[in-house]
Amino acid sequence: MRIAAVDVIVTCPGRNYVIVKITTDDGVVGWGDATLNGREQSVVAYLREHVAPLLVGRDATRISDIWQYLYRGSYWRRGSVAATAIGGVDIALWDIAGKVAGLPVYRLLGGRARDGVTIYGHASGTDIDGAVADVGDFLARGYRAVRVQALVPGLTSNYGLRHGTGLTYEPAAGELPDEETWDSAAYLDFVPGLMKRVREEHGYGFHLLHDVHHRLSANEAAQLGRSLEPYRMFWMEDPTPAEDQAAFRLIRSRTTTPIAVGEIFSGIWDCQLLISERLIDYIRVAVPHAGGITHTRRIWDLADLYGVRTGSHGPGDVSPIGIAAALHLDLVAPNFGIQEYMGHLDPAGEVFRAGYSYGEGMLDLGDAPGIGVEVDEDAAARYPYSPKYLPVARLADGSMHDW
Ligand SMILES: O=C(O)[C@@H](O)[C@H](O)[C@H](O)CO
Ligand SMILES: [Mg+2]
Repeated sequence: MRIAAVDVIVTCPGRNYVIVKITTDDGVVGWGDATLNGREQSVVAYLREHVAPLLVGRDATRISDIWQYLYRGSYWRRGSVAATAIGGVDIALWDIAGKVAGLPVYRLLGGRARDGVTIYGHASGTDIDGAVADVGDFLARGYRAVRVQALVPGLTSNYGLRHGTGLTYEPAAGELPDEETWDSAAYLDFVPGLMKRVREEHGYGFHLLHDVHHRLSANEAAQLGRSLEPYRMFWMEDPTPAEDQAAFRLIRSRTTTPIAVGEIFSGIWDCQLLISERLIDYIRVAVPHAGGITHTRRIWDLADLYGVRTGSHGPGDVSPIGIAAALHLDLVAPNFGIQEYMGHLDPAGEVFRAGYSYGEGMLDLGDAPGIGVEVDEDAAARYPYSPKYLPVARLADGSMHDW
């Protein structure tokens, strides 16, 4: 079974997605997700110009070799653009493998280790009362885990505020990046009171999460972790810019609040120290951005060795194909922790026919062979690429800060 064609589709049903379509010489089609929010077209060029010509004619069953060929063979290793391009190809090849076998990918990976995948949703508010009420809405829908973010007093907007009333939202909205302001001191003063109110109103019978979005110094993160200890957080996410893995030694030594990191990592080397020194509790790599199923599985296996569990990144900028790829691994992994899920904007449902379903705070996959998500190419063509960027953040004096 040889690869006959590698095509790349870019579509914007509310936000941009990069879809890899691999067709074999006997007509089997596999779909992969190679979406990199705000840098989509660089992955498209990487795939079209440099990857597709290398793959045509290769044996589509040699998934592991193709991964190594694209990673080692490029000479220039690492980086999100390359990892996402390889990830998209890898997911598509697993889709083909499942379709040929007539089995869902999780059966090829060893079969179910659990009945379903526990997810967390994104609650938020423009003040504490609104955020507390929103957490209640998620609990009423059956969610067993909820992330909560709220507008920090004194700021006009900040990361993680959902617009509208649906479960989802898209923060990459501007044709150029919106500029937001940030104030770490105001944030550190505010967040403990938010979590206190959430626990007072809703109790401790669910998992409570919070995303710091890479904004604090290591010492500030330690302060935050300590101040949140009474509220028994499931995790505090991305407390500092995580290029500096060693900074987590300081955070870890000063707080017992669990730590989750890794949504912008592109491979195992980005988290080798974090995992092997047990500096984190959850590894958050996204399957498409960490080289696909083949490589994410290796990261998760390393994590299992050190008692680190999984918390796969699942925002709206991971397409339903990428979410489904994560769900296959989630069902199988011995060290599964939780899966992020914030759904997708309605038009995405016209492009992606996803086979996973929601019930009582969990997602589950059916028995569809392969990854279990099909793409309607006519619908995709109705939503052409449209430039969209995540915001950026500056301090009051105009300095750039992490968004
Ligand atoms: O944990 C999350 O879902 C976020 O950090 C988003 O992935 C990020 O803001 C890009 O949309
Ligand atoms: Mg995050």
